[in-house]
Amino acid sequence: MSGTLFPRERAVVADGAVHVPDWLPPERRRALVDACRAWARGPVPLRHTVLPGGGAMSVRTVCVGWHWQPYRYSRTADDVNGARVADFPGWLVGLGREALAAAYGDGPESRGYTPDTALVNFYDSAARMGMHQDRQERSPAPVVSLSIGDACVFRFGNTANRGRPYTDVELRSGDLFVFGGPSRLAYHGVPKVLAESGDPSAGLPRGRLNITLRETGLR
Ligand SMILES: O=C(O)CCC(=O)C(=O)O
Ligand SMILES: [Fe+2]
Repeated sequence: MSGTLFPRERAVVADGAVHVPDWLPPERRRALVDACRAWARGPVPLRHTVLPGGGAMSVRTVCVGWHWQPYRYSRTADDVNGARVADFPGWLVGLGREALAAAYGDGPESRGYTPDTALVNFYDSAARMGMHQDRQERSPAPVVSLSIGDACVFRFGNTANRGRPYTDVELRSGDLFVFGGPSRLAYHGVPKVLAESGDPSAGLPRGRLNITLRETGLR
């Protein structure tokens, strides 16, 4: 997906939901891929999260800072191997603040943003994520989402239900998407990964990596 005829522009998809194409330069993509590989090696491995109904998600996930399992956060990965998850690094707080400033402008909200959990999702070309809300956080702070590798269709909906109205946005390698404010609890999902559209220069020849940063509001 490197050949773009026209530069893609920052877009406000809904009130509080902003898409910033190509936000991460290639060297920062590579550094994030390296960090994600290290997190996937442990202390908790990438796993297909099992939902309460018994089905496993097609995406594989590893968490940093706080572990998410349906539908709560804990310090230990009780549904995987019981280990305490990796600490949330200071540089990732900085990246989150930069991301908010890029999406909303520099101000008190971006400077005070203190994400304390990251969900690292890896999608192969068949993986999907159903429409859901990110709602286990007690903090109303925005969610910062970074995408690397294969492009996907990201469906950004409304706060009332999983259906229409929604907007389909193509997220490509290096793109930033932030949702906060009136969009913080909007339903969203990934109906499709665009196979082999990836970014070998990021060290991810196939598949899609998505990292969401959140403030849990927990301590
Ligand atoms: O992969 C994405 O772009 C979205 C991930 C997501 O919504 C989540 O982890 O809650
Ligand atoms: Fe989500």
